[in-house]
Amino acid sequence: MKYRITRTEVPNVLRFMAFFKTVIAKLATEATSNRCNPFITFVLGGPGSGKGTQCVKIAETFRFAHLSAGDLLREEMSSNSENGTMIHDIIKDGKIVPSEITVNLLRKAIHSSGNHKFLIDGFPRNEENRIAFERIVGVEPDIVLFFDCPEEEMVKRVLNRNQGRVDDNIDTMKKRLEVFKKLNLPVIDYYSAKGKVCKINAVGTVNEVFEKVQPVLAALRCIRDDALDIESSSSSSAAAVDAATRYHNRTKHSLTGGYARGPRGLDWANQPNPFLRFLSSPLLPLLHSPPEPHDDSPLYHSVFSSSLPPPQPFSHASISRLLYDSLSLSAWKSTGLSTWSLRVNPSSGNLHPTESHLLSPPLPLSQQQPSSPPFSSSSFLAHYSPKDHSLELRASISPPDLPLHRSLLLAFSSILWREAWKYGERAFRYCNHDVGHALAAAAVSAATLGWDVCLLDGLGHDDLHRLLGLDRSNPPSPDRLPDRPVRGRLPWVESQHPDCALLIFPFGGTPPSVDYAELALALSRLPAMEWLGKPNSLSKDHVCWDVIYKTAEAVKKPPTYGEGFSVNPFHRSPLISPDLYKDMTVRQVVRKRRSAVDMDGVHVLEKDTFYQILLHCLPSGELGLGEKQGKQFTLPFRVLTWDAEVHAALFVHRVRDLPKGLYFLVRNEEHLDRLKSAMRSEFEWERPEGCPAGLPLYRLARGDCRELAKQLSCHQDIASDGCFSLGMVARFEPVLREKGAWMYPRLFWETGVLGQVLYLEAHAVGISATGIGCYFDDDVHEVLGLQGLEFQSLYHFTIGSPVLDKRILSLPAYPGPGIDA
Ligand SMILES: Nc1ncnc2c1ncn2[C@@H]1O[C@H](COP(=O)(O)OP(=O)(O)OP(=O)(O)O)[C@@H](O)[C@H]1O
Ligand SMILES: O=c1ccn([C@@H]2O[C@H](COP(=O)(O)O)[C@@H](O)[C@H]2O)c(=O)[nH]1
Repeated sequence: MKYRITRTEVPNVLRFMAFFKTVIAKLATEATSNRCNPFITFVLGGPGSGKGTQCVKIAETFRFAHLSAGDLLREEMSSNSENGTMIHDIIKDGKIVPSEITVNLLRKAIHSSGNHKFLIDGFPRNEENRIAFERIVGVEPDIVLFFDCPEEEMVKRVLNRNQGRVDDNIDTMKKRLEVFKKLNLPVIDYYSAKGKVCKINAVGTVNEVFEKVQPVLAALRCIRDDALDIESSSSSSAAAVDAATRYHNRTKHSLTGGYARGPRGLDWANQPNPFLRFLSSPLLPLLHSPPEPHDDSPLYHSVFSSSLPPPQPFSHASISRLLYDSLSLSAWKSTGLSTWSLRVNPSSGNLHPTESHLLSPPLPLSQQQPSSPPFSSSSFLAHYSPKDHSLELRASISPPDLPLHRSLLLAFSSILWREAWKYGERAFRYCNHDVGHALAAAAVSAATLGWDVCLLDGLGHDDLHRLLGLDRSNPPSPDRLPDRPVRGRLPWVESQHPDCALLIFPFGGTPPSVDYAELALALSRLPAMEWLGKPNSLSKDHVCWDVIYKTAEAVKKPPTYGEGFSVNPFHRSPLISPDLYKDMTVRQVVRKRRSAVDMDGVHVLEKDTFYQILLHCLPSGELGLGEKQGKQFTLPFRVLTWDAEVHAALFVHRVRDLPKGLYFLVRNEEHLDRLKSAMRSEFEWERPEGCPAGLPLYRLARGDCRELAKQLSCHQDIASDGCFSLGMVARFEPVLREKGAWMYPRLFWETGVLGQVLYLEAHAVGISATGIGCYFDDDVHEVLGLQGLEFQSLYHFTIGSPVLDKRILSLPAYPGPGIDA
């Protein structure tokens, strides 16, 4: 359904306010009607008749989402939720859980699945269940599969099931059979009378029964409609794209359909340690850079708008600076009750999943900057420890082992568990935002040393795995992963997922030549090296959010050595006036960057400052006549190897002399026509007054959109109390289909790089920013008029004047309070 702006004679601003109100009201009341009607199959039969077994096969063959009511209840039971004990007792007694609980679990699972065809296994169990489902979910089943099985066979199967279920014993089984006959058969009769039941004789082997099921399913219209789709995903790359889009859809938050799956409440006892340490590794302490008044880092605006300082040699001192101004701690915070650290590279939720690793040439000893022998005698690979700003040696590498000359290599990996502990299934998105933040932080810091950076993206996932010596801590292969979240002592959940490697080299002159095939061959020899240090354990118990690891596996990058390594020319970012940045140095900006917790709701941003911030968000910077934004030439976007895919839909609340309303920054002008046709036809696409010539900013509609921005960002005031907030809209499915599922994390990296620019810009002009990972995905798309998956909003941000929480004490980064917080 589309929302239309009513064409009346009222002034534009009122008209738009009315439009937003209508949208909010509609979104709030509409549960399912703006989604395409799901195809619902109820799968019924006595206990042990083989419903679950057949559902797994049907789901695999015909791409249904399989929702087992029993499994959802068992999951709820073991999640320590308030209803857990009650559900346990009812299941043990073979009775039926109150309808409201089961139907709500099903409703949430339907909304978060991203599929439109559902097998609802073992539900409805009684008439009350049936009526509640039809009332709450608002649909009737399209078909009911009834697995008819003799009682003795069902008893035999259940008693042999051996899955540790509390109800797989003869006493409960007898009660369940009674409940089935008394309460479940009437539901089957009800649907038989409506002609919806397809009865299947469940006697025979699993495959024999499936032979009977298959023709029934194959004849369904929804299956015939999807047949083309199934064919197109038969190749592994198409299947990987499907896996990425399924994960993406499944982890959407929805204003009316609930939040993506995550833990209910935080398990503080198992909060992952934010500091990975390689115990017993030789340690190289790094130097701490001098703060004001001895701050020797360049002026903030100069690294974007003029050429970089002359390149420094790679040394203990310069590498110390690189890491200090990009990945080290920036402060400790304490409320008295808890103490935690902040880092220069931001992290959604301050959970810091990103780990960094440096491959460096030997760092010679000097009297002023002593280095210990393992670091000075050969090239080495080290893990960076932000807690004490030091390098932990992982392996010494003899020179011919790696064909990298005149360059450093900085690699990132993610401990997915750190984010998943708090955010559950959506965490894979957030980890990748953080990779983007770290990439941009490294690019800016390197620039202050006269160094350029570029992703070594020809390497594949497995190459990075070898580079980081991660072979001993692999997650299980996807087919051995559980098919639902599982809690327990699962040390592999702490393993690092390799993300990317960055080449760092002197700016100017000829960039180093990289022969990917030669490099990959050298990397293949590394696992045989002696690896030092044993990683500390981060939590006692874990939750395996299975879908994260399955998705991480599906979106692994294959090697693309043939494409070669090339570095884009450097372009300046347009500068309206250096005065806007008040002589801030890069170090001042990056080390003072904080995520605002609240915005004041009153500060008005000057228009020039607003335009300047957006000019620094452009990937191509200053261009000649007729050239368009798109190529990533400017700092820090140049670290990325693809053309810009991410745009920004801006909710402008308080910018002097700029009408409030919805605006759009087109960061790749090749996409402009597609964007215009994909978005609401009512949008104005007007260039705002005074907008700098090279800034592709458009006003879509005027009006006060504070309430809308707040609602869309999970009802958070911070999105409405800033001067402006934004949703980063990426070209999505076409990118995955054209290039591969491995672009899925990369789109999030790009949003992280853009987010980092927003953070730095905000601080450089004296205000603040916050990355917002919680927003209602499809409701944002609905407001913009975007349908399908061509464009998706991947990250939100708010920029404004922060309100400081005076109860929080700020402590220096070093030396810290000596705790693992
Ligand atoms: N056709 C079959 N022949 C023999 N064993 C089977 C057959 N189908 C399923 N089984 C086995 O019987 C047991 C019960 O099957 P399943 O769990 O699929 O039944 P169900 O109807 O989903 O049961 P419940 O309602 O108790 O969850 C399992 O151990 C399964 O492997
Ligand atoms: O809709 C439902 C589904 C299940 N239950 C309870 O769970 C057990 C086990 O269910 P299975 O489908 O056999 O896995 C069942 O006996 C009920 O106690 C329910 O209450 N409502």
